[in-house]
Amino acid sequence: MRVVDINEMKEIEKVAIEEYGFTESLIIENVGTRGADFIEDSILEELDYVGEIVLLVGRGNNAADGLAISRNLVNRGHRVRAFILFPDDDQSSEEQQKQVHLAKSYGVRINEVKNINQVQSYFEETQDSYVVIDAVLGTGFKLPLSQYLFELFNCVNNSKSITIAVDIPSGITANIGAKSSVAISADFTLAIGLPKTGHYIDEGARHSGQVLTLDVGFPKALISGGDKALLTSDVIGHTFGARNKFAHKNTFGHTLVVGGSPGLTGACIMASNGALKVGTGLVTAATWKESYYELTGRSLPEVMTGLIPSSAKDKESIINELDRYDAVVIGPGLGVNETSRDIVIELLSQFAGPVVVDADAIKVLDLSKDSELLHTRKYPTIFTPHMGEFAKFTGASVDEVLQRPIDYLKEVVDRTNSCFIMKGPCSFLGFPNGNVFINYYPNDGMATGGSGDVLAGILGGLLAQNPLDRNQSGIFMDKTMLYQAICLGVGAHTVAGKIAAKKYGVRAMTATSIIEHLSDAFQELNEDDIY
Ligand SMILES: NC(=O)C1=CN([C@@H]2O[C@H](COP(=O)(O)OP(=O)(O)OC[C@H]3O[C@@H](n4cnc5c(N)ncnc54)[C@H](O)[C@@H]3O)[C@@H](O)[C@H]2O)[C@@H](O)CC1
Ligand SMILES: Nc1ncnc2c1ncn2[C@@H]1O[C@H](COP(=O)(O)OP(=O)(O)O)[C@@H](O)[C@H]1O
Ligand SMILES: [K+]
Repeated sequence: MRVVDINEMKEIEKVAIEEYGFTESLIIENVGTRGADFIEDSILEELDYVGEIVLLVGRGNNAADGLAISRNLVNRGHRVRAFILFPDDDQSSEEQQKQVHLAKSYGVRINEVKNINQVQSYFEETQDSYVVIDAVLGTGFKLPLSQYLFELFNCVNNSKSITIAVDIPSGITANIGAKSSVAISADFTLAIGLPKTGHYIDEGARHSGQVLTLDVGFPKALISGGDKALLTSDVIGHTFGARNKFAHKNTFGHTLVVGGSPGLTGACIMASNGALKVGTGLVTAATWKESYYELTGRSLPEVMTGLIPSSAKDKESIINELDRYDAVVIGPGLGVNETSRDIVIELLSQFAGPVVVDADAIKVLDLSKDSELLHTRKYPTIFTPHMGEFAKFTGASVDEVLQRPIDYLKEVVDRTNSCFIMKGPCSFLGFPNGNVFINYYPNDGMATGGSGDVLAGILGGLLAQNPLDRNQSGIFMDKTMLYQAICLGVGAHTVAGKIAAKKYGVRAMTATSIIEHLSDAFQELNEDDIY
């Protein structure tokens, strides 16, 4: 599913109207019927008792959409009370005014709000659980918020209602998901036509609840394509890594995981185990001399072990035999110091294959210093930073990155010609072909030490299983295959986390339980509609 910013949405609307002859009224009419279908089938059906549905009406087309939905709900036998929040001003859009008129004729009860107390006392007096439709502000919202709306939104948020936002929760900006003092906290958001970037960023993600997209009839040619999409099963696809029953272990590649300083060998082990459980033929974990026995004492017997040289110049160890490996993961528990930096640079320069750069390996690099090395590297480089690591790498602050994650992501991908997975409750995947995928599956069970190490291992394991002949075609010269492997890795990690949370609960699940459920995740990924 494509995701758009406001300019892209406006462009789609403009072309639909000017070139296809679609009209604004048709859009609103479709929002009305589709929105009412959804609210009736998915929300009202589940409730034991449906009292009066409350509609909060602003001035623009977002309000027009909400009114059209309400009119359809009344037509199906439900009761709706609309609070017109700005009854006396002349700023209401033409469509809003038309829809107020229509709603009135269809039997929506209209309350013109002169004073916020009117709404507050209504909410206080209504003891039933009720449904609120938020059609105050949509994509036309501009910061800041008035005191009047501040009080209104607090009143809604403090009630026990089920809140459905039309297009975007009021008070959230549609591009970057920013809010001012307060925004409507929705349980569901009905995205009109396509989801907006603001649904998945920062406060926008926290306030949108479950985002459902209403098909309002825009021509398919206009709503497909674009450079941003949700990571869903159709994107992940099932083509990557087709297996061959007659294969031998070398067919499925050899992953080298480099990391694990004293006290942090677990990170290296979890990454190695992650690589092992995605079908890699062989996995080697390499660590420093000082942590070697700690590592061997804790790793699985299937994992081979090796040594990181004590300096990049010392060619005695893994650096000397990089040809044996098909993919490298570097960073989990590696330690942040000059020697680590030397090793990371050496590996990136010497290894002729895909490298997953994670955790401490990201921390020892620096965009301004290292972009040239990264940009000229001939083989795929995949960075897996969380927000803090991403910000440090770029020299920006976490707050700056949080506010414009997609812009930052695209810029860094461009400057390094590398793939980036900016990790968090919502992860953003950026590829050098300009595409961005949004992996939106909040699961607080994943916020546990080691879950990132597991992801790095999964990616390294999948990237080693290169179906192309390395000598003939060059590793992953077919970039589509590379991007598919990364999407599959992120998808499998997310689904395994979802299953682990179901089995153990979000408190008791650990990073190891993500690895344990990779097998179920791959099975689920072969079915449709996983997300
Ligand atoms: N052509 C259409 O009918 C379409 C309608 N859509 C709907 O229309 C919405 C966008 O419509 P509009 O552009 O009219 O924008 P809005 O419905 O968001 O409203 C803009 C109005 O709100 C006021 N406003 C902005 N910031 C405010 C603030 N801080 N405090 C108080 N008032 C404020 C503005 O002065 C303006 O009058 C979308 O969110 C969606 O719901 C779109 O989804 C797609 C196409
Ligand atoms: N609330 C959350 N919802 C969904 N996924 C999450 C959440 N918190 C963390 N994750 C995922 O868990 C992983 C954490 O990685 P990272 O921060 O590197 O942890 P660690 O360093 O402990 O391994 C990432 O893949 C991230 O997307
Ligand atoms: K809204």
